Amino acid sequence: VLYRQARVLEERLDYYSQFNPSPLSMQQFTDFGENATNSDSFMFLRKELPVRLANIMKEFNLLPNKLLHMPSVEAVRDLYRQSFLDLLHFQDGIGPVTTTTLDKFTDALVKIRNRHSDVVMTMAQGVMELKEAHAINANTEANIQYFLDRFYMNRISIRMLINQHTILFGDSVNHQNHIGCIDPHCDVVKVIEDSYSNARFLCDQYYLASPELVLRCHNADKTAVSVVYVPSHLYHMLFELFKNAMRAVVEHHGAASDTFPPIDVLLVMGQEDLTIRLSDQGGGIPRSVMDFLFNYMYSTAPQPAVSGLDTPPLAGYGYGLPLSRLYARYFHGDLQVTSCDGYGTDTIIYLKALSSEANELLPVYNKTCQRQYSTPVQTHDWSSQAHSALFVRPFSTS
Ligand SMILES: O=S(=O)(c1ccc(O)cc1O)N1Cc2ccccc2C1
Repeated sequence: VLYRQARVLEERLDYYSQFNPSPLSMQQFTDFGENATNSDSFMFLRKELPVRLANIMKEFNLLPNKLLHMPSVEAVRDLYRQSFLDLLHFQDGIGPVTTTTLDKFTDALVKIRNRHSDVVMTMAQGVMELKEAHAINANTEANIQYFLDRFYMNRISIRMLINQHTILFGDSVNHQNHIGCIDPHCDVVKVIEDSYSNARFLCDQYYLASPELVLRCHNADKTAVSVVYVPSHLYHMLFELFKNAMRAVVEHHGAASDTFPPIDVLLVMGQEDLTIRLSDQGGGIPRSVMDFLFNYMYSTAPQPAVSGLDTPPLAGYGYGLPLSRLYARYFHGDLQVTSCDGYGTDTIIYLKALSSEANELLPVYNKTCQRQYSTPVQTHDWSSQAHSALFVRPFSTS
């Protein structure tokens, strides 16, 4: 039976991976949320979810074998196979779609969401297993960086579709005047203040001190800054950036200092971009270390056995910045970091000001991506004296 199931799985993977994922616009998410029926959503998701799963499952096969066969990576691939098989029970041709079918589908989505809840950590463990088992060359490192950005973006998008369906048509709690997990009038100042105060609470708990927040807003039409967005995504990004900035300021000035320079936040509603800039005076970092901030290989710090009292709450397995950047990029925004070594760091979140421009950004399994895995990293076409980057293993915050 297992052999037959494996054959069916491979054949279905080939079938669904032929289709490109269909990126939804914020407009479609909100229109769908307001007008679609449970059955409409079912008819869309029973095809789109297997397509998105199959696209990334096929890309796993392009990974370097040494990563592919790490125990944690094998475990994640098994989760994806199981969830893909679960969804095959609902594909076209199963006969009439009854309310029972719809209820079973929603239950299956909840089961899949729970099954995959620890995948980010498990993949990070896979990277750690690889680092401990093999020497990693530049090509492998580039392929891991490329894959994990696409893998985590694919996961963000699948969880977004599942959350919309379960909130709109399942038992998940629904915020009044939200459409699924989207707030059509997301109050950006409120999310900035909430994420700051929660990061500050952690900072006070650990360092017994924390920097103040100075918030300035610019909006041409003088109204409050609001945007059609997923508040939990914006909160996730801001919470991460505030934790980094607070840790930098307190550690740079010494926890015993009775005053700290504040974290300055500038919020601007432009014509095209909604910009949130955090500026800290935490001493900054040199350009030679900057790239490590978003690097999965170097941000994977060996996890202390148990994060107890001695583990700074702001330090984790270190994927906070790369994941936050993916959340920003998911709806065609971005997250950038600019530092002045010896002074401090600016981190900028760019969101689309117009919901008509906020579309999903999805990885696609195609010839271009396959070439990416076989093309060696850029060989140098500029010459210079060798220079030694101060090999400071950068801080890893959660
Ligand atoms: O690299 S950083 O400039 C830095 C990086 C990201 C960010 O969001 C804010 C930052 O400030 N910075 C993090 C950190 C931690 C402990 C001690 C000193 C520093 C300096």
